[in-house]
Amino acid sequence: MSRLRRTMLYAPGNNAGMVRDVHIYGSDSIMFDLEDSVSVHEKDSARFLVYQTLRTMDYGRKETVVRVNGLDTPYGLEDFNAIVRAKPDIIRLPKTETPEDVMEADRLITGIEEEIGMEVGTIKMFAAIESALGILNAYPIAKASKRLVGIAIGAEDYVTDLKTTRSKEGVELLMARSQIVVAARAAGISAIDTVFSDVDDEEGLIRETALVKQLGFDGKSVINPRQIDPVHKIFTPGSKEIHNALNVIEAIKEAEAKGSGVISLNGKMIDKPIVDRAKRVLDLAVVARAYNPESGEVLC
Ligand SMILES: CC(=O)SCCNC(=O)CCNC(=O)[C@H](O)C(C)(C)COP(=O)(O)OP(=O)(O)OC[C@H]1O[C@@H](n2cnc3c(N)ncnc32)[C@H](O)[C@@H]1OP(=O)(O)O
Ligand SMILES: O=C([O-])CC(=O)C(=O)O
Ligand SMILES: [Mg+2]
Repeated sequence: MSRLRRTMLYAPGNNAGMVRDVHIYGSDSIMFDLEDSVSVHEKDSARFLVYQTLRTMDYGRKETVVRVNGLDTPYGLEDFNAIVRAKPDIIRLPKTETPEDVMEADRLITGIEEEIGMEVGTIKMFAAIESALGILNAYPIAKASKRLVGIAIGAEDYVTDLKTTRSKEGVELLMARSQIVVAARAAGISAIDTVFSDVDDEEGLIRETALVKQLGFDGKSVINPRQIDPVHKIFTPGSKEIHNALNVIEAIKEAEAKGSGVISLNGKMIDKPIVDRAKRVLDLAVVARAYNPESGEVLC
């Protein structure tokens, strides 16, 4: 069954209040940030706060992620050394440009896991791709380690690297976003879209989220609790979509009983790829608790 990653909520690692509360807002994953939301003067205190928080809090099944600083910065190595020992589910590598960046991080994590007697491979990784070179290397990056469970686009850095800016329509991101989704699908891992930085523009967030869902993303990085519900609404199958998926499954069963792989439903052809999509809708609806397969109840 799929792991839901409709929203991955960032909290700046130096902000004690946000670090304390980030898990209460209902995002699918929480991401403690040690990188760009933390000033160079607070790198050590943020690392210590996130380390202590992960060591003392029980997040149950909520996915915990730490965005570390890159290994090409003065903070990366210390981040890995502390954070692996705090055992988050995932370490998110920022500004990944090559498969070697991923392999280097993988070797480092392996060394620490061995040192502390943790099963090698326990800590998973996400790679954020935030530059032109990274986008061109998206598939080799996505295949670079068994630890990688997803790749994400970081659009603020990406447009800076492209020497452009972000528009509300996102035309400058279209190629990069598609490349991320295609690379993630080819590697069999998650594809996560970037943050929407204008937290007061809910309409803009909804428009952008609908676009990236259509492009094939699994979810979005978010920066504010107010962004969670609108994004979840778009990434969770609704009642109409679930009923349609159930009708597709019923129709194909009928066709198969008659020895056929194709049938018409309300004038539309139903065959294997359409059935596969319907199964994915139901799979997502089950994990999102929008559909109970035992009782057949649609819960939204
Ligand atoms: C380009 C990049 O690298 S993006 C990734 C790094 N950036 C981040 O991590 C930024 C995280 N987000 C934030 O810091 C903030 O949400 C901001 C600066 C964007 C907006 O701040 P505000 O306008 O103060 O937010 P808002 O008024 O909606 O906050 C309401 C409540 O939610 C809390 N909150 C806001 N954002 C978060 C968050 N990301 N995590 C946890 N709690 C949060 C606030 O502390 C506040 O709590 P309170 O009511 O108990 O005081
Ligand atoms: O992960 C994100 O989307 C935020 C980020 O670093 C960027 O946009 O550069
Ligand atoms: Mg960035």
